[in-house]
Amino acid sequence: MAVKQEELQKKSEGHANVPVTLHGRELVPNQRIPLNLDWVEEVRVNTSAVERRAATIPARRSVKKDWQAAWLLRAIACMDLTTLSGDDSAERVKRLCAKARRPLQDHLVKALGIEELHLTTGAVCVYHAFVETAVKALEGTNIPVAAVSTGFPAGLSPLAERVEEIRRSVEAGASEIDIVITRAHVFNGEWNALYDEVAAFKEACGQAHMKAILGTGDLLTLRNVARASWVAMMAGADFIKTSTGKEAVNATLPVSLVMVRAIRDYAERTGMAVGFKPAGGIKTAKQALDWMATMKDELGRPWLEPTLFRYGASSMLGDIERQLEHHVNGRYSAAYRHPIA
Ligand SMILES: O=C[C@H](O)COP(=O)(O)O
Repeated sequence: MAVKQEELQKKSEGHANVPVTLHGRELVPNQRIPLNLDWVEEVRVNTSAVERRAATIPARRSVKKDWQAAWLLRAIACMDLTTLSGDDSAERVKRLCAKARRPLQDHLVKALGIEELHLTTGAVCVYHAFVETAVKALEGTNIPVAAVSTGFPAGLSPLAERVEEIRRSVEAGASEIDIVITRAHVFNGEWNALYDEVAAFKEACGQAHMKAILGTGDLLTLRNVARASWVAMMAGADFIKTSTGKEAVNATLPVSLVMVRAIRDYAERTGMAVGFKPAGGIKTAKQALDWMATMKDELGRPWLEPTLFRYGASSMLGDIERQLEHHVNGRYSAAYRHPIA
């Protein structure tokens, strides 16, 4: 198939230097503000309306052809390419970093005509033990290393140890830290404790960007998801993230709708922009498009940039490559040809 290469390159380019706006108002990056318990108590979620709306997202006509290819390239740029397994090794992390540097095979980059994009993933996400390996393997690139921290995935080790773990990961070179909250603070309504915990984590991050994982599959109700989102944002989270990938239920569209609407309402109230990271169980190119459509509909174009949107995914890249291969030559390649991610 003939690819309109210049067009595709143009469609795929980001808006990295364009100011972040919502309804025409320019926003600034988030920073901690005092806990406002009225805002937390005021939160209401109409669960059946959210579920109905979420169900319409995958059913809608998706973007097609060059536009679809461009969105999938954007999905790669917004991906935290992740390995978080008990059998992780330095070799696996090095292979993952090589993939992050060059997420698409050369023949695809050439056929798509996107050499000038210098496409990479948004970050590489690993356990603390592999931060140094990843930093070294990504030398000479701008790809950040994200570390899952604070007793990931349960977050139940002593607070001082969790804070120390963040410091160690930052010292080792992680510029992004994915923290996990104490879920019991949410279902017990301990909002002050949750706020203090997230604020302490943020302080330990220093200049590193902090993504607050809510573990939404553990939070029982969508209202709890919304209230936890508000508290994490007031405590200074740069991103809010759905899941660790280890809960029984991970990223879903209803949970994501609730979180991105909390981000929108928070931005309207405070003038500050918080990013969003759905993570866990997102495996297909079609899912990537569903989430991008959600971001664009609910928050607008600025939330399709890696500065404000990331997927946490260990296995989605392979399916995106297969879809792009189909876009280029009309055939799907076998999954075994995309062994990494
Ligand atoms: O934060 C990232 C998640 O752990 C990735 O989950 P996944 O392995 O289901 O893609």
